[in-house]
Amino acid sequence: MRTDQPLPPVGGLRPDVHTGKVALVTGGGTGIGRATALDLAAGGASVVICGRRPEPLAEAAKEIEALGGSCVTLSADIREESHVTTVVDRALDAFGRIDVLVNNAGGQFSAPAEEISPGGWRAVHRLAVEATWAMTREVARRAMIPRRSGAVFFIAFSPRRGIPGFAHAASARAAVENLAAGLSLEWSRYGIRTVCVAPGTIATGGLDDHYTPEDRERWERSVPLGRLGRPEDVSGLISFLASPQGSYITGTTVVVDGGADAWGAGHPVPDVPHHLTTPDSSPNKDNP
Ligand SMILES: CCC/C=C/C(=O)SCCNC(=O)CCNC(=O)[C@H](O)C(C)(C)COP(=O)([O-])OP(=O)([O-])OC[C@H]1O[C@@H](n2cnc3c(N)ncnc32)[C@H](O)[C@@H]1OP(=O)([O-])[O-]
Ligand SMILES: NC(=O)C1=CN([C@@H]2O[C@H](COP(=O)(O)OP(=O)(O)OC[C@H]3O[C@@H](n4cnc5c(N)ncnc54)[C@H](OP(=O)(O)O)[C@@H]3O)[C@@H](O)[C@H]2O)C=CC1
Repeated sequence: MRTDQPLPPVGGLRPDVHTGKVALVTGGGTGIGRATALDLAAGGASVVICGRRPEPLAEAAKEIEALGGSCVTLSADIREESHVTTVVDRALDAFGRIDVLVNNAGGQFSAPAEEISPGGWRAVHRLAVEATWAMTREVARRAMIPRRSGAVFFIAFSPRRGIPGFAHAASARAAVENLAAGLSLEWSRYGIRTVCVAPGTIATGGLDDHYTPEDRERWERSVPLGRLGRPEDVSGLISFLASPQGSYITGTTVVVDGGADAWGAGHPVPDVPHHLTTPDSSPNKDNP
């Protein structure tokens, strides 16, 4: 079943729920980031979106402007610290404040753990953890701590305990989950909330481009609600969490996955050689 039919933005929130706020969404030109930028803009926020490719950013900006929203786009690779600074400069020049940061940019490749090279590991962690921290720190220091308010979102994965083929990526997302929790201990005193959102498998162009239909079917089979998620399932949650209705939520992870985390990626369990499943037949049993 294709699940990428757009939902109406904002859901049950008031249409002016984010009026006067400014939101920065990394990777806001596509998929979950684009849906989030649209949802926040539909609630009245001015939006800044960045990503490496200008074309999807321009498309998303057009959609936001068609809703009557304001959008600034920036072509930037957030793994470069100078680009992070430029993004925040431009956001502050354009709108004078940043109230909501959505650390959405991320990506990985699927590979057996033992085949992930040190460079491949580093590439994934550099984007998911280091670039996310660089952006968070820059926004907090320059825009949120001075105003004593803000909401920062991090994107993790569900299932949360590990995903076959994703050793690098799932461990990186565990780091950002912990970051959201730890920052809430330090930044609540500044009125900054830090929340991690852990989507299950969401039907986006990124998923179509980088994974096979077989991957998709396998993931779909592991979802108790019986379908993959839609970008709007995630963006609606972020819009809620960014709103006054979400103002008592911080330092935690909210899972939006159709029940996949409850089920786990481990059914059926991966193939294991027979000699490992019966202790008596272990080749090393007489010679431990
Ligand atoms: C439930 C969760 C479901 C989640 C779904 C989604 O997230 S959907 C969203 C889906 N969207 C996305 O995932 C976004 C698309 N993904 C990406 O853009 C990349 O995966 C990236 C994030 C690593 C980009 O990093 P980059 O531009 O820096 O990449 P680079 O080319 O410069 O290579 C750097 C290192 O990585 C290595 N390497 C690369 N590919 C493979 C491979 N297939 N195999 C093995 N290794 C690979 C490469 O060899 C090199 O290591 P070396 O040789 O130096 O040891
Ligand atoms: N789809 C899914 O099932 C799930 C996705 N996620 C995560 O949610 C986020 C969004 O995923 P999704 O919408 O599916 O996929 P996309 O591939 O569409 O989104 C990734 C976005 O990040 C941007 N991006 C990637 N690298 C950089 C970089 N170095 N600097 C700036 N921007 C960058 C991309 O733009 P550009 O390439 O132009 O730079 C793109 O807009 C990702 O972090 C993903 O890992 C989490 C759980 C499940």
